Amino acid sequence: MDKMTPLSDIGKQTNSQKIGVLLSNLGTPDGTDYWSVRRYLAEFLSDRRVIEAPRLFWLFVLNTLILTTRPQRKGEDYATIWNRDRNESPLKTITRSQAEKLQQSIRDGLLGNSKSNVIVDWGMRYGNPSLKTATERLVARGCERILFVPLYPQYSAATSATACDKLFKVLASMRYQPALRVATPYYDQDTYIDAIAGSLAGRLLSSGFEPDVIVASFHGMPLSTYLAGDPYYVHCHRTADLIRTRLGLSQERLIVTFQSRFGRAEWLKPYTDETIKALAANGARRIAVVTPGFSADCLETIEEIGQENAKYFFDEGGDVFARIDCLNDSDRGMRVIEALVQRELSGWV
Ligand SMILES: C=CC1=C(C)c2cc3[nH]c(cc4nc(cc5[nH]c(cc1n2)c(C)c5CCC(=O)O)C(CCC(=O)O)=C4C)c(C)c3C=C
Ligand SMILES: [Fe+2]
Ligand SMILES: [Fe+2]
Repeated sequence: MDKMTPLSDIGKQTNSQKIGVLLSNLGTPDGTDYWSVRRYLAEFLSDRRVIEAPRLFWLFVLNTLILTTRPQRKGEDYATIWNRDRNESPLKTITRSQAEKLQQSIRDGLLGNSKSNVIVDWGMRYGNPSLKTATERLVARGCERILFVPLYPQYSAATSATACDKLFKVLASMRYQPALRVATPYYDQDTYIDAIAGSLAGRLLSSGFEPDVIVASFHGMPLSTYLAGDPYYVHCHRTADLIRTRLGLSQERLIVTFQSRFGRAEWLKPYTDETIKALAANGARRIAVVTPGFSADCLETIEEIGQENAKYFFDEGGDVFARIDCLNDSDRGMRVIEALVQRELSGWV
């Protein structure tokens, strides 16, 4: 009896109508040094949703082969894209800005008169700021309902599902859980297709060149995940079909490829690097590369596409390589997130 909350305090626990919107992306290391990258890769690559290989075998390979060498090499890659003003990776800077801009739009009336009831925060699946910290912050600010928005347009178990797993685990430790909604993937939503098509057309117009081919490069996944029923491959192709239709492009003019292959197993094909080399070798001189599967620029877009793959293209004789920025926190990008949040909050605001 002694430990019960005094009646005068009960209102403090129960009178809130506040709603949290929790934006989430994949995550990124805290620094470019060996140990920061190692900590990040260890967490990421120990996730069974990401690596589906037999456990003991994989943990052996991870600890003996991968975590001994990859952190140094990837740390050097991260250093080439690092945001030195803030001492963080671009993925973090952009995700924070998306959250701040969304909060501002809500203050400006995006959700009608729910201006002060909706609190936006952000958290990463791996590394910092964690989903745990962000969720606890929202709850501490009185949110009894949370809309979770994994910023992956196309669903995959290795991204969307594992983000949910993590959040559910956070809630599993709470006595008084907030009610939870999870935003759907948005690979075929009009605002998203318009935004990608608009950013592509805008960039090509402003740089005044006609690419021989436009490459839509999505992050890869092991082929086995597709065969096991993961909808990611189909979602990527649906997105590309809709962009083609929106821009009146043929199948040959806008092609789909998959990047960032990891390990020796077969991944979704065609591979971005091989395709880009072959395009140049077969006479393409000007290409544009768009990365619609990434809601924010990161190592995989800025370094892998903008540096590594651009070099492959030039080495094979290509002349112009235009990497189209992700939607990021641009007006177009914010419209996509705003439309998603507006739709998913219906009935709550
Ligand atoms: C090893 C398996 C991996 C799968 C499967 C995978 C799927 C996947 N990843 C993204 C988005 C991002 N991945 C990023 C980096 C990254 N991805 C993997 C591995 C897999 N990804 C690794 C090991 C890394 C780290 C870098 C490296 O060591 O190569 C990032 C960038 C993070 C950053 O800090 O900038 C993003 C974003 C998607 C969308 C996806 C499946 C659909
Ligand atoms: Fe990845
Ligand atoms: Fe990569």
